[in-house]
Amino acid sequence: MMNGTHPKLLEIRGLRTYFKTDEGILKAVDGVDLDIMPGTTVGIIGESGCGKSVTAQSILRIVPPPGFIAGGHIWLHRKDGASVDLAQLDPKGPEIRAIRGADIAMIFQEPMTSLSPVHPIGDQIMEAILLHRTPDKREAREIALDMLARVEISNPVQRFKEYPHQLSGGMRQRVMIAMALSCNPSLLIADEPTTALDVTVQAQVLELLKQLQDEFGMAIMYITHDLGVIAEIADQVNVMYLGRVVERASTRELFRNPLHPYTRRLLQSIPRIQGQPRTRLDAVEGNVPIPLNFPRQCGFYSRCREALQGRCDVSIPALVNVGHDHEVRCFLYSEEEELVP
Ligand SMILES: Nc1ncnc2c1ncn2[C@@H]1O[C@H](COP(=O)(O)OP(=O)(O)OP(=O)(O)O)[C@@H](O)[C@H]1O
Repeated sequence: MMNGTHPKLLEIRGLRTYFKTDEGILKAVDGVDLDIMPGTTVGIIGESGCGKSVTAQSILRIVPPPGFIAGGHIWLHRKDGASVDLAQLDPKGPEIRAIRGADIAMIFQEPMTSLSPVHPIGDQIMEAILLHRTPDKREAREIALDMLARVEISNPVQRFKEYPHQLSGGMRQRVMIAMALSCNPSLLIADEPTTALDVTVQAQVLELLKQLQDEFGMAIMYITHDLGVIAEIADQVNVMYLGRVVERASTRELFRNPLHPYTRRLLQSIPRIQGQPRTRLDAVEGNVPIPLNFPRQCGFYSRCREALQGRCDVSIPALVNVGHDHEVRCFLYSEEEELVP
């Protein structure tokens, strides 16, 4: 599917997002390249602290202070053919405000991040529609009711008047999805939206997202630490570690042929016993280091069982295509080094 004149929807190049701290510069995202094609689902996976959320926040320019974009580009190729570098926009300016919610919407683990407890849910969905889609209140109400029905909320007219606390967790997620999709965005960023839900409701919400994607045609950037969820929903997976993408492939290829030692350990951490809850990714022993005054070496070196002394501890591997549209950042597969500025 083509998106206007450009085949890509989002094109991230060399993104660096840093936080100024008392101890120095924390490099949360340190050179991420990522493409999202229209209508596809791109998964981002990695343990807590790998930079998944900060990547998403960078796209929408909602990185909290003292965070800032230190370098790189985030090209959004819009439906009208115009391209805009989100990294260059004023985070408080009118351009990014017009893009948030309209071109790019985001859903979170906790629906109350985007829902207000003091307003009926119908009014909240309507507000987004009035802001981005139509000034006509009657039409906005119709769209809001239609969206509630599409996310399979029964009796939308009654629910319209209810407050978030009157709904179950799964229902609140559906309302947040309705709100996010009410302006027909070309990209939906989903940051762990099903993590807090029980397994059955989680499966229903994933099913709903897939169904809505077929209907609305939006691309989805799905952030999670749950490999089972990624297998379920993503076309392509990006494995992140310490602010960088360390492996990228189609979901099928990644699960069949994981190459990076980190990815292989993540895959081993899924229990094989049916019916048991999936473990979190912290099943890989050790922790993600804090990217503060980090030495020039592979980020995974300290936890890697296959590290090459004198190689992985003194230089950073580049992300290299090793065939089958499969990229990996590891000296076990390529000698190529990352040329860090
Ligand atoms: N507001 C902030 N101030 C300072 N450092 C931050 C801030 N937000 C994130 N970081 C740091 O940036 C790095 C990346 O964090 P990020 O939240 O993107 O990780 P993540 O992979 O999304 O993890 P999680 O699954 O826990 O959200 C971490 O080292 C984290 O401590």
